[in-house]
Amino acid sequence: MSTEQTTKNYIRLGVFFQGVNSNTVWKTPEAGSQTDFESFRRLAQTAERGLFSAFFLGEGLRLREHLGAVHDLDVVGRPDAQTMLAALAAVTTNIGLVATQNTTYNDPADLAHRLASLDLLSGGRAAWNIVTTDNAWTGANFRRGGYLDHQDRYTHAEAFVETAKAIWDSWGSEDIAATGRQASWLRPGAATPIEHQGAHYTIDYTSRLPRSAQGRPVLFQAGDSAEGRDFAARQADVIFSAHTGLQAATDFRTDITARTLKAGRAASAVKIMPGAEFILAETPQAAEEKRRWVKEQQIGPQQALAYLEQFWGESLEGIDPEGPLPSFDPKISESDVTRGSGFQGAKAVELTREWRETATAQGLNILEFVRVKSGRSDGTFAGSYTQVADRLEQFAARGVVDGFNVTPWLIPNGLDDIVNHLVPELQERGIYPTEYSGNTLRENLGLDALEPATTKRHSDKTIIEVGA
Ligand SMILES: Cc1cc2nc3c(=O)[nH]c(=O)nc-3n(C[C@H](O)[C@H](O)[C@H](O)COP(=O)(O)O)c2cc1C
Repeated sequence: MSTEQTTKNYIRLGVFFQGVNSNTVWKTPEAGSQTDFESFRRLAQTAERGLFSAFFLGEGLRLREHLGAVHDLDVVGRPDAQTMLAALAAVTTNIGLVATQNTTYNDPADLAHRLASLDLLSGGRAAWNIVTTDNAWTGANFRRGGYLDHQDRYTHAEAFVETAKAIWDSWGSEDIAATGRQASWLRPGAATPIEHQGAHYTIDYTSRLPRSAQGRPVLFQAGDSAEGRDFAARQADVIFSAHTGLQAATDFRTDITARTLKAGRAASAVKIMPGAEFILAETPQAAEEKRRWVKEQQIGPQQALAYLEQFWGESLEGIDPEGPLPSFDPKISESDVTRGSGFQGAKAVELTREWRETATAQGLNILEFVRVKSGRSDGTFAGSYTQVADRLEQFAARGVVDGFNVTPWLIPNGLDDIVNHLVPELQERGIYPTEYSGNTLRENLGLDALEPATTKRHSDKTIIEVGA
């Protein structure tokens, strides 16, 4: 086990594969299938070869919709995250397995059990990326509907996570007999019932599983509002942020540190790993050519118009993608919510007028403008291996992030050049691990070990009062 890991600002890497997305390039011969286990096996094993901390799956419970129909430009069809991660646990050894699961539509006892199962089966490599989900139409999937207002979503999430943590902490790993040769399977009085009576549900549950090798699943969080950030400061081990640029990441770290200290936790208790895209080549020129090609593949004429339609709130069929932005204002009203983009209509007119001015001033047609606009220039590391390593070294020197969640633009081979070229360069500079620190995700993220049981055990029941 390495001892140097605690003393350096490492840049750790995870790989993030979304539930639905439009960033992955599928129309190229090297692209694999998004439904085939082979793609995921290849990707996860490559990540593990590159000592990635985590293999991370996003979640989309309902296909995105656009102008009243399924948004058929998205890549969809990925099998269920937990099923996929359980299968990957069998073909990997060290890499963490992170499942995005929302609190709004799950039940705490059920989800806690499923995540604990993954954690046990993988030898302490599971994590839960906690999301609250920001749209009402996903609720139509469920018997109870159950969409909540923004504020309520986080109150609910807090009660949910406190309950899940109590469930995971209610057994010691020593509480269960490993074989049937003892008088009973369970140590008498071992499994403490968890009772929660709150605004959203009433639960009286006795956990069915002992603690895992890492105590309980690591908690990731993704959600960027003030409430989301405070929630992360109280509950998360890792934040999956959208603040990738050096300045944005610095500001985000400052903000999260203040919130974490206010929540009574050490600043180092919350790691930050923004999402990022890497487009790499041997030379700066080759990387720039590749970047252009990737952007062209990601945003073609259909994607460009669909992007604008989200803001104009109507079909732009017939408008030339190689011509100027529409000369008319959006008709979208304040109450409209474009499904899947999260964008609300209130500022559409103001915003699109600004865009029109910018595009005209810079001489950009629709296609070019949307490529620039949605190109996540902040979130893209494009350049030669050395150039990108230089940039990452700046992040490591400032200590503003603990790593990045790579969103590969090509599946399943999109990590190859990172693992083969960038990782060795970072290792040489001493800013990337040279081995896995241990067997659990908690160890491999440099997180402190948990106390044996963090929940105070009462004589007969553990009462969770958060959100009551
Ligand atoms: C980087 C990032 C990744 C996210 N990934 C998912 C996801 O995979 N599935 C999902 O339902 N929501 C996802 N969300 C959305 C959150 O669930 C949350 O609903 C949304 O950000 C609104 O909360 P907020 O107002 O606190 O940001 C993500 C959010 C962020 C910032």
